Amino acid sequence: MTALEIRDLHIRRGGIEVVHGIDLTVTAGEITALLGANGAGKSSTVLAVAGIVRDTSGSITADGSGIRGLAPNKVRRAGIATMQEGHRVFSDISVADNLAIAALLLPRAERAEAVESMLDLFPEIHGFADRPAGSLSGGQQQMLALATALAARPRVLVIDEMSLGLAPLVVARLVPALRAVAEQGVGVLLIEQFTSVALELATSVTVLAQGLVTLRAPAKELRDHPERLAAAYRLTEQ
Ligand SMILES: Nc1ncnc2c1ncn2[C@@H]1O[C@H](COP(=O)(O)OP(=O)(O)OP(=O)(O)O)[C@@H](O)[C@H]1O
Repeated sequence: MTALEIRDLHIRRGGIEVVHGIDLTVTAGEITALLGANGAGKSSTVLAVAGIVRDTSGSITADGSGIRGLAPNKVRRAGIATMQEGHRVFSDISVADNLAIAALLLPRAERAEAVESMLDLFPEIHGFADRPAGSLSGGQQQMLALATALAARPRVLVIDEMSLGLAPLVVARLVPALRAVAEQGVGVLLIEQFTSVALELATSVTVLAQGLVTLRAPAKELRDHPERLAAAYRLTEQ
């Protein structure tokens, strides 16, 4: 089932078009990777989906309803959670309270269970539920950030540069959590500049270069033929 569908999306930043009509589909229960070099248009795409950059045309639909042009809180209510680069937790309050704040989007009767289910999904933070989030290690805080993005049970989770600035060991600990999230039926869009983690996790891959899609392929094919991926990163420069 298609969870998020982008069709012919154009994005302007500061009045200049930087994304020139891209198509992208995120399927429920699968991890899709959006890859590309610096400046390819990945973050602009995330910001447009999240409703933060709104000078756009084309269509963005979540479970069939149009969300392009909606304000960020409406996008969030339509079931799209985004985890941006450098996403932070509230360090002075407890881990459980960070999750409880994120769960406020849910009906009152479902909130406590949502907090519990996130603590169960992330065993590494379970034991620290009552501690201030700021006392957790960097990796655990990243896990809490992911848990807060998931606490309101989104249908789509968009993660911008999960591995940026994180130690490889921390990334390795986030990988099984993301797999579990997808197995629960969430459509995950993983945006990465570097490819190894994304290729390991994703089912399908879309590559952007200079605001255009230059390659769409199953991740397995690109694991076997990395030269195709490298060529797609450079495509529009040739
Ligand atoms: N606020 C802005 N105003 C004008 N142009 C911008 C703005 N932000 C980004 N751009 C331009 O938009 C293009 C796409 O940038 P974007 O950040 O989406 O790429 P990216 O693929 O996410 O790269 P990175 O990995 O470096 O974040 C670039 O040419 C960039 O210079």
